[in-house]
Amino acid sequence: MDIHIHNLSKKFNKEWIFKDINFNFKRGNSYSITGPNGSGKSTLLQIISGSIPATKGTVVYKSDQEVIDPEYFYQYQTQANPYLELIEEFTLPELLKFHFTFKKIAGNLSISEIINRLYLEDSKHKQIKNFSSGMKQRLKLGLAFFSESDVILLDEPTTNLDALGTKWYLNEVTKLLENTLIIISSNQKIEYEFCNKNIDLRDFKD
Ligand SMILES: Nc1ncnc2c1ncn2[C@@H]1O[C@H](COP(=O)(O)OP(=O)(O)OP(=O)(O)O)[C@@H](O)[C@H]1O
Repeated sequence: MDIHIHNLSKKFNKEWIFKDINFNFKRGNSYSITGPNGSGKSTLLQIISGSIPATKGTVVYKSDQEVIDPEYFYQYQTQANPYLELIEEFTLPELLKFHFTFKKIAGNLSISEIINRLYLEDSKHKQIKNFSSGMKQRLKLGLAFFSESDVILLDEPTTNLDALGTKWYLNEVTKLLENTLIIISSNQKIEYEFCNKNIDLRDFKD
């Protein structure tokens, strides 16, 4: 999967957040989107994911040189971000089973293997609402990492993770680099320093 963005611009109310971004995201690469607070990192990621529209410009998704209808891009992507809602009434196995009715599990893992890989076996009988914020974040990342997917979009991926959780994140995300297009919006160098390309949104300020 490649993603081509052309003259992409976003305005909220009367303020241009960024203007005329031209950039190609290519499979097998990992990209960080950086810039100061309020520069539009999350906004750009949400436009790429198709969650919000651009004010101007286009996003074109291509799989094996074929253009994908933006309506179907959701089938190719997974996301982990602060605004993603988990279904809090579910226990962990219930949530995983529900999620994986919509997405294929990567690498033939079973639900219990995924729970082990998340280091959440001790909490599998708790409802998600009783998870700590770091456990919820690990779960969000795991839903993205263990789903078969061409593109992974991560917004502030180490939010609420402790040092061990950050190490776990780095270990899991770097296993996916070869076959997946990874785009990370971030202020924390540790969570994106393995990326081989960068967009700095200071270059696209009005
Ligand atoms: N729905 C919205 N309506 C109006 N303004 C918005 C909306 N969403 C974001 N903004 C504004 O757009 C700008 C960019 O926000 P965004 O969250 O994309 O920045 P960011 O670079 O991710 O910031 P941070 O580093 O603080 O997470 C900010 O000025 C924000 O107030």
